[in-house]
Amino acid sequence: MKKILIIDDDTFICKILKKHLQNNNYAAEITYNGKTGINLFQKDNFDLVLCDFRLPDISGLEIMQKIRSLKQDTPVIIMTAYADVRMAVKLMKMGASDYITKPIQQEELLVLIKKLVSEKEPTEVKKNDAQIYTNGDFIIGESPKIQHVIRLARRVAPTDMSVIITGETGIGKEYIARFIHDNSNRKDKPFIAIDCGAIPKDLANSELFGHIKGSFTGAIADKLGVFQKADSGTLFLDEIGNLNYDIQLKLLRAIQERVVTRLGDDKLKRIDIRIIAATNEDLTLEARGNNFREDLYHRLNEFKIELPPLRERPEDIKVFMAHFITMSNAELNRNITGLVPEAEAVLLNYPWHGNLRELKNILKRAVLMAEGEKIDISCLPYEIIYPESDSERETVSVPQETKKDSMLKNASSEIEKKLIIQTIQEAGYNKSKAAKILNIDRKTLYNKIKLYDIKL
Ligand SMILES: Nc1ncnc2c1ncn2[C@@H]1O[C@H](COP(=O)(O)OP(=O)(O)OP(=O)(O)O)[C@@H](O)[C@H]1O
Repeated sequence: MKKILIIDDDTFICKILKKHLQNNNYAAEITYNGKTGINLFQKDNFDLVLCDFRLPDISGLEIMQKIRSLKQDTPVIIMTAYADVRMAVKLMKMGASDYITKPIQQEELLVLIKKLVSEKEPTEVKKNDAQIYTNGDFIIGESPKIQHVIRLARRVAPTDMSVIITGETGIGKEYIARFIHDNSNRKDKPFIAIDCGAIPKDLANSELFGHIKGSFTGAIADKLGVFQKADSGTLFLDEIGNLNYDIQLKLLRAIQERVVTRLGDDKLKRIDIRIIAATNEDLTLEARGNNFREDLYHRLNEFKIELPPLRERPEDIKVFMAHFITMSNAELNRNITGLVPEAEAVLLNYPWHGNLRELKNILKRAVLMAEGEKIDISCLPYEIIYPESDSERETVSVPQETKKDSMLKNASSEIEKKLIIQTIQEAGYNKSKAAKILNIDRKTLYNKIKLYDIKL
């Protein structure tokens, strides 16, 4: 039975909603203030949170952000008075799943809950007669390389082995980590992802292991670290190579001894978590260069999964193109049916150094720009149509004797070139319009296009 947490200071509304949800086969729990709501959410597994926008202690926004940081994919519906609808829409942009205005129409609420909870329901994908459980928008490509990755991920999923996932940026390391979690015995427990590259160095200790109030300036309240938040579930440490040496040691101890201590606390807390780490660096090299602890590397590397770059598996580019167009259609309320053959050829030949993330962004932009039913070349940015070659991507080394003034000249020409390309694209490839925006005459624009060898 799906479980719903209701947070509202209006006791009457809470009771009515609880009864109504129970009558419709949902379990519901109520609380009248935000802090208790967050505590309950941390302790129990809720499938959805229904939260009032104005609460006496903390705002609906803070609650939503907290819930997002604890469990990214639990839907949150904001309940709001009609006058606050603009704010509710803003909250949706910031991560709320939906909003509903008061007085609440119970049937409307039920439809919304059903939609959000079933969207979250694991989708069963039949492949090779075996069942694979995936959450949300996860798809599997068709290339033999990705099929091999999925086979490895399924094999390791039900064990408690630590896994290292390697691969270029945007290739789907976090998605594979989530896939492993969803196919493990811990699937109903938290999956917590943390980007080690994004934590400021001086906060890493507290983010990972937590702290108690007053343990350092700025520690105004007790805080749980991700190790405790992920207790009994899976902790995904992204960009693991970015942790400093001292934290690496503490991490190693936590994994080996299965206990953590919060900053400023001397009590040991038992934890039961599975670690999945990801990196786009070669950690063996980092370990050799003493940048990464070798003992930690071996502890994490009980099982390794390497995700091959997208450009090495063209079959998958096709699958993901269709998938991202469908997703963008839904998101942007459009009805694009595909790509014209020339545009498809461009995407199949592009090197995709930003991998799936880059492909998704380009297609979302193209779906938005498309004027007809299909995406054509004019919907694609210049740099995708004319990609830099790999040798151009290498940093150009400036000879010692190069004078600073010519460097400056080159730099400003480069900026001018980029600005012209961007403006022409934004003007829908209409050069007269682009010249007007740039405040130059058409002839000057044509001269510059020639000078910079801009191909459009
Ligand atoms: N299997 C998949 N199915 C659907 N979409 C995917 C899949 N894998 C990746 N994506 C898309 O690509 C994006 C990037 O994936 P993800 O964040 O997992 O990459 P990453 O390798 O962890 O990136 P980084 O190196 O920057 O941390 C996701 O936001 C998602 O949109």
